[in-house]
Amino acid sequence: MPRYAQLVMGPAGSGKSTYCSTLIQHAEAINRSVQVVNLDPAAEHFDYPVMADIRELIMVDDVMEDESLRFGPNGGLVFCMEYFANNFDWLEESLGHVEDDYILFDCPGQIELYTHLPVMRQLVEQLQQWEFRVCGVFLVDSQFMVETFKFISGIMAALSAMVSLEIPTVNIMSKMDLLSPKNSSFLYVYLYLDPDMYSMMEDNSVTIRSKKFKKLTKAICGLIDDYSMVRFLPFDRTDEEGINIVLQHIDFSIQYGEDLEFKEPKEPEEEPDNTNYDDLFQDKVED
Ligand SMILES: Nc1nc2c(ncn2[C@@H]2O[C@H](COP(=O)(O)OP(=O)(O)OP(=O)(O)O)[C@@H](O)[C@H]2O)c(=O)[nH]1
Ligand SMILES: [Mg+2]
Repeated sequence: MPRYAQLVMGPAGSGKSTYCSTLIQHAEAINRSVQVVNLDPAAEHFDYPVMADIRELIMVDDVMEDESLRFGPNGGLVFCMEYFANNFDWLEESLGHVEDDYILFDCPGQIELYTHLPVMRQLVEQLQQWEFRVCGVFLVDSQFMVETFKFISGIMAALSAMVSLEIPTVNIMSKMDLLSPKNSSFLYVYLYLDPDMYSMMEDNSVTIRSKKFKKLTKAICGLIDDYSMVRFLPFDRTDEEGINIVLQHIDFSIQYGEDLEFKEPKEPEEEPDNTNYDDLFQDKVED
């Protein structure tokens, strides 16, 4: 039986831990078993029950206080993650093996983990060896998606994760509940969900002032658009239907449920043989 995992990634404060706790509540409501593993050694509070917590293995504070290491918060986190990568047996022990596991990994927000450091890729490879089908979930805060240049930066971050991890990835625009239709940025954010990069460049060319960089930005936009590389799904934690759609996209990308038992569809109620369709049609016309 395959096992399933979501690697919940994204910049600091983009809503990863909130996404995990929202999904746990949603899963409970629909009677599905989903667990969370905290992989952030600097996490201070989250409001979901954890299956495993990396802080049992190593904590950033301990690393920073260590006289021989003398790391700051970012270096400390990188050290912790490298230590984690050398001790995957801790994770194996903590995960155990339950049939049909579905686990969310709440990752740290340091963007370098998804751009050039090897730790996350090593984790993906390890999970795959343990028969996990892994989907990347990359969150970008909708509050920043109000200007083209911020949007392009967000896309580049999501792309870095896709390129470096080589797993199916679902990109999510988080905190949509904070946008109100009265807000001028509301429309912008909706345009950004499935963007037409070429027209976006034209419409917002005022914000991109440098001629030299405009050419480069245009080339990047063209590449993204031509290959339809990035799309975003809106995530509003107050909208159950929306959460379900996000979950369906992710499930589809890792083929969750394909091994579940097939249920026979209900037989449609039989129509009486003597239905006279001409009569029905006649009634409609007379109305
Ligand atoms: N209204 C609203 N607030 C949110 C949402 N998601 C996150 N927040 C708020 O944004 C802040 C950061 O959320 P977290 O879930 O801790 O973000 P994170 O990505 O886990 O942060 P780090 O682990 O520090 O990188 C908190 O104050 C949350 O309450 C959301 O969907 N709606
Ligand atoms: Mg967090």
